[in-house]
Amino acid sequence: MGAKYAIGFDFGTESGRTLLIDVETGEEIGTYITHYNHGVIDEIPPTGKKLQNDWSLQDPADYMKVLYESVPEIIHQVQINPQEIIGIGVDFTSCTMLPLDNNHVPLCFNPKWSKHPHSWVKLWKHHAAQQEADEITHLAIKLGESFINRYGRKISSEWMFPKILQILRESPKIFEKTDLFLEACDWVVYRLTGSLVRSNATSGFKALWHKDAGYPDPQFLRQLDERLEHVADTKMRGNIRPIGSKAGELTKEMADRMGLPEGIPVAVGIIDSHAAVPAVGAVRNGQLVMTMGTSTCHMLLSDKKKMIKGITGVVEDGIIPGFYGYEAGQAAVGDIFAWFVNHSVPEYVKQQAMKEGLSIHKWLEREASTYKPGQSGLLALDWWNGSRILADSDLTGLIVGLTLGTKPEEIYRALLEATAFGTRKIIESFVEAGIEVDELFACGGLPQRNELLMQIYADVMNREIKIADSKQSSAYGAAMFGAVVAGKEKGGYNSIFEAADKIAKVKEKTYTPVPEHVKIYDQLYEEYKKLHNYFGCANNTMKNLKKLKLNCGFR
Ligand SMILES: Nc1ncnc2c1ncn2[C@@H]1O[C@H](COP(=O)(O)OP(=O)(O)O)[C@@H](O)[C@H]1O
Ligand SMILES: O=C(CO)[C@H](O)[C@H](O)COP(=O)(O)O
Repeated sequence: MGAKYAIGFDFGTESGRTLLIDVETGEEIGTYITHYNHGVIDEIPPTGKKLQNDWSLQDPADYMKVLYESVPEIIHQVQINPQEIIGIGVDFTSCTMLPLDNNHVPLCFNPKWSKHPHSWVKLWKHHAAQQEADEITHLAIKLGESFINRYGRKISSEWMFPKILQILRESPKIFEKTDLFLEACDWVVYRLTGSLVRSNATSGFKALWHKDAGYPDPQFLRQLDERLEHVADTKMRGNIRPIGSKAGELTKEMADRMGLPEGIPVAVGIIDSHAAVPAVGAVRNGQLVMTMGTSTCHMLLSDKKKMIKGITGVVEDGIIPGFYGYEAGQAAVGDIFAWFVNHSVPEYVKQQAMKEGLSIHKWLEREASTYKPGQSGLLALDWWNGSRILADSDLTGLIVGLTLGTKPEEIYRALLEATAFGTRKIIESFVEAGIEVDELFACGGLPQRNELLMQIYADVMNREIKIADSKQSSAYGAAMFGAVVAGKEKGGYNSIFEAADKIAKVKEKTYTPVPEHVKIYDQLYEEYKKLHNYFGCANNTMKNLKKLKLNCGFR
């Protein structure tokens, strides 16, 4: 059999990344980034009306552009025979959802509805349904609903039901005209295949669905709002299929538009950060993958089911079939470093970095690496965007130990360390709950960019850290799922386990803990925990400051 290829589509926040891989060797043959024409929409296109700050919408036409533009471009670049492409996988940000009409066409495509903001795609980071999310959390706790325990006892405003409830409350007409609310990942798969298949991953992590219990029951939904009583059977209907299975095959219409042969199998859609898990070969019990970028997502595979406070969620078969997939996270990581670089670096640092031809990050990293752990006398709390593990977005950042002699690079180092302590706290909460964490992997933009950061993580965790060997781990993982649904006879794989054994990729260089650093970081971590417990639970200064700020008219 000659070379065979698979395509992975990674639909991000600003662009879609398309990757073509050689299924047998894992070689990344071709890649293309399609920038969304409309990016993140903050005003309604036909009216130009400005949306409120916490709104984030998208245009589904941009997703189609990714499909139509990138595939012919890659095929042209690498000159392969499209007949040799045997499978397609799709990953997407989540919960990114949209309302569809009776013909499964996005409501926002209809000029009659497009001026209504609620007819557009709500991006994962649309945070305007916070009130609805809180309502769902409170009602579920009050009624003793067991589903809330799977989500660390807190429902996120990013998820499907808060978003639906917001639409219902603010635009009942759009709710009424919606035949289906669908995750964007499932809509793209539907457009590719013509099959309406929902992913068990997006349904499980973002739509409160469980493989035995289904969605929250109608009585619960009725108490939330009587118009929601039957929403699970009506507007949320659809065949929910497990990741790793085939959703359908490429239709003739789409094949023609993308320059591909008809009938290529397409995998059930997956969540973008989760797609990186098989890409690094994490397909076994106790393996934890950190996707480190602006924020960090921690994905852990386990054969044990535990309800853990402060995690984002646990879904059986939700990340890799056969395992309980746990997701936890830190709401800001790279964003904290970005804050420091953009708002707190003195002019001399900028000048010096420019003179040496370095980015400010690189300059600070170099200077910070001349310090030993503990040498700066600083300790920080990583709560610049709230704390996910304490499920409290009103908590804020903190640096202790500043003196007249403190240098910018010392603060930068304290911020890197703070995010490492935050990750250690997440790992410890898994371990304390009885879930083993045996092996750590890192992917995303940060591990490629900052060596000091990764060494600090290895030292703080006292564990070796393996680094993804692809700049496009999510697209790579999606392509692996494409190869799996193609199956062995067509040159693909029988399972994601087989694919991971053959073509998962980590760099040869790993980060290993330095024993002297570990000792000091153990001491610093004890102090971090004291600050965490005090400011997170015992002291309300952060909340009082926030209240004062709000009373003064700032958001
Ligand atoms: N050298 C660096 N060291 C630490 N952080 C960096 C460095 N370069 C960029 N960043 C931060 O990395 C983040 C972007 O990470 P990336 O993985 O590319 O993005 P995303 O999370 O959007 O996928 C930004 O918050 C940026 O401030
Ligand atoms: O909710 C998520 C995973 O459950 C992701 O954070 C969301 O999809 C956006 O991810 P990214 O910023 O890496 O594109």
